[in-house]
Amino acid sequence: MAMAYLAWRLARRSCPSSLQVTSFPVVQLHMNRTAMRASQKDFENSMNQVKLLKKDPGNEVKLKLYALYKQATEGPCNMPKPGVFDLINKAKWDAWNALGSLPKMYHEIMRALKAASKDDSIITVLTGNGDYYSSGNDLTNFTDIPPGGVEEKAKNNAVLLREFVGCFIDFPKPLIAVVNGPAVGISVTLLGLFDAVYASDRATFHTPFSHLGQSPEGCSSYTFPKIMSPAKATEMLIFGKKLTAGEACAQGLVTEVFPDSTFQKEVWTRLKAFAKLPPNALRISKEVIRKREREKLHAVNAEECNVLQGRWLSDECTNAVVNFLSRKSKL
Ligand SMILES: CCCC/C=C\CC(=O)SCCNC(=O)CCNC(=O)[C@H](O)C(C)(C)COP(=O)(O)OP(=O)(O)OC[C@H]1O[C@@H](n2cnc3c(N)ncnc32)[C@H](O)[C@@H]1OP(=O)(O)O
Repeated sequence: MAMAYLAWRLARRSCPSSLQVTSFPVVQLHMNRTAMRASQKDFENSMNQVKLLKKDPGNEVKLKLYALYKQATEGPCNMPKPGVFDLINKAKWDAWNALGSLPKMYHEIMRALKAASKDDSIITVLTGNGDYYSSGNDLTNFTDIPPGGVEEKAKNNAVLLREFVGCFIDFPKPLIAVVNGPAVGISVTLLGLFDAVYASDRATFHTPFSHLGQSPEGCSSYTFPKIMSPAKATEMLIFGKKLTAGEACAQGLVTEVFPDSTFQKEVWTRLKAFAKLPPNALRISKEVIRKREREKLHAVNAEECNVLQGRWLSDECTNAVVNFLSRKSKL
């Protein structure tokens, strides 16, 4: 099947908001592994280039490169903290640990999108694994304070979010969301950048940004008012109104709703038929439809990330996240 298939995995009991990539069928798993090897190789090449520099870039730069290398190849810091007298390993550990645990899930999806944009798949599908589509950003990621402090963490997250959303803006092939259940936060806002959104009648669409002291992202401040009218977008993005699948469809965010009992069968039958269409025609038509908006979308993305960076440092946001995690308030 010529489809790239990504799953927004939601393991309800452990960490429901993890936006992990699960790749299948087997052909896609293979393609993803190949792509990951390729990006690791690129990174190693770059590291070797650094060694050839005539002037030593200094310990700070070298530590940052080390940390980025470890994060890119192994994910968040997974080593026990070295003792205070083990100065070199402690400095390396600090640099790696400072990148936090948030990037991994976003990097995995970015890697999969980048691989899918270059391989011979025809269409790309994002779906959830389990009862939910996605619970959005993992709110526990806001709780740890890295050595660089909260300001640096907010800045790094804003850079990451901008790159992440940028991958969706630039994705060249038809991108389809199969929304199998409730969707929250960034998994909803990104839908405005998809080419088709199919939803089970069990799905709901919720963007509780104000409740969390945060602000819209995923270009939704621009796409949602265009898709569903400014007034309807305001209800969702500012007042946090949760939409049913039927409402989201009536407002243009969802392409079609299916009964949950037949959802998977009906949607995948349709997607398999799409994947038989001529790939160049699909890609070129998408380009014709999307290209006028691309520059604008990148500008919107940059502004949203900039605003969010400030929000993450606000008392409103900190209190809301603490409340959610301590279960005093439930959204
Ligand atoms: C680079 C940064 C980018 C930032 C970009 C995006 C911002 C966003 O995405 S904002 C949106 C964040 N998400 C949420 O606010 C969702 C919050 N969760 C819920 O509303 C509900 O939990 C949900 C509807 C998803 C599920 O409800 P239930 O079926 O009733 O389950 P529980 O509430 O009991 O949850 C089970 C378990 O999961 C934990 N959980 C749920 N969501 C999150 C989350 N987003 N982050 C971290 N943990 C989450 C919840 O606390 C429960 O944990 P335990 O109590 O330990 O079982």
